[in-house]
Amino acid sequence: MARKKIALIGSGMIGGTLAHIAAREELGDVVLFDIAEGLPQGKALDLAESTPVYNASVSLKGANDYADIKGADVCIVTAGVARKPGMSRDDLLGINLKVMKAVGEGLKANCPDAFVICITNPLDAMVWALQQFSGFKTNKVVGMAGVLDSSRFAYFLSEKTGVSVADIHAWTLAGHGDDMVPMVRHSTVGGLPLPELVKQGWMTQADLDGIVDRTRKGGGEIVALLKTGSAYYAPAESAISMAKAYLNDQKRVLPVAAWCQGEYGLDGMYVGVPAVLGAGGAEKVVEFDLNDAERAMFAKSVTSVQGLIAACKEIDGSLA
Ligand SMILES: NC(=O)C1=CN([C@@H]2O[C@H](COP(=O)(O)OP(=O)(O)OC[C@H]3O[C@@H](n4cnc5c(N)ncnc54)[C@H](O)[C@@H]3O)[C@@H](O)[C@H]2O)C=CC1
Ligand SMILES: O=C([O-])CC(=O)C(=O)O
Repeated sequence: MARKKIALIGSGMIGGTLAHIAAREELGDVVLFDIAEGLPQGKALDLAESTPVYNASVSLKGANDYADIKGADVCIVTAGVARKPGMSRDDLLGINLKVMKAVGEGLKANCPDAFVICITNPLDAMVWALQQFSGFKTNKVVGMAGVLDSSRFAYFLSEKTGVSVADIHAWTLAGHGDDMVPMVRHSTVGGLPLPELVKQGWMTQADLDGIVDRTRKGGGEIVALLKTGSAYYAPAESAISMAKAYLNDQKRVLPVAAWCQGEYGLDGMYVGVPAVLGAGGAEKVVEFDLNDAERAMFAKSVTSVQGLIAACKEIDGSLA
């Protein structure tokens, strides 16, 4: 069987990290694409020169021409701009929407059968725009945010309880913004739902509230520390777990920005929900039972995402 082809659209901090992990894990041959000349070629060559050290039998190529991604099986999109301190993710909408248009056209012309993972922010609106511009089936286009947000949630819980991250299952729902919904009742440490941990004295309610708040603001915490851009190691690992679920038909249930039509009462939009990822892409949305408070938080976040989609439609009339 021929090797799979992984196209990385955007070769900046996340794109380069994705290429590194994809090569080390021999997910397939990697094409790094970017509009900046020399950047994808330089990263591809540097990485290719590392493959003999760990014996990875894959090729890496840098490209400025979409023709080079022809036939890609998976495309991970990080093209665009990242925020700096003082900015919100939503401030990136205007500039990154134009980028999604160019990327959508490039994907449509060159790899119409690919599974597409969008990472570019503001995530839920950009994955929507990318699906619209590419015209791909909604199950083949997903957004990466929930794996990252829930990984942050799990890490903070591990730090607090001392329990291995391997025994923590944390979930977040809704849009990738500060009003995302960490699912306290559905997340577990060693099988115990978080409210039970508080009851048993593992942590106080105030500790748990602090962890929820830190999770919501996790992206901004890294931006404030780095000062020149945003997180890239955890986002890249998160997207790779999604690509592997597709490539290996793992049927993993991962929190992703998936198309909801009916699920969670939504009428055709992308938002963060758990979904089964396998060879069919996002094969099924998993519906958590939400109580009134959770439903209200979810609705608030959905309203923010809908506002961003309306803004996209205003900027680009072809989306209306
Ligand atoms: N969904 C999520 O959870 C996360 C999303 N992000 C977002 O991911 C995006 C990428 O982040 P980084 O890799 O750190 O940024 P970066 O600035 O390091 O890389 C972006 C790359 O995109 C390229 N680019 C710009 N316009 C392009 C176009 N039209 N076609 C192809 N390439 C183009 C740039 O030349 C640059 O190399 C940002 O929008 C950031 O906000 C970042 C972290 C987490
Ligand atoms: O915060 C940002 O701008 C990048 C991002 O989405 C994250 O790290 O969650």
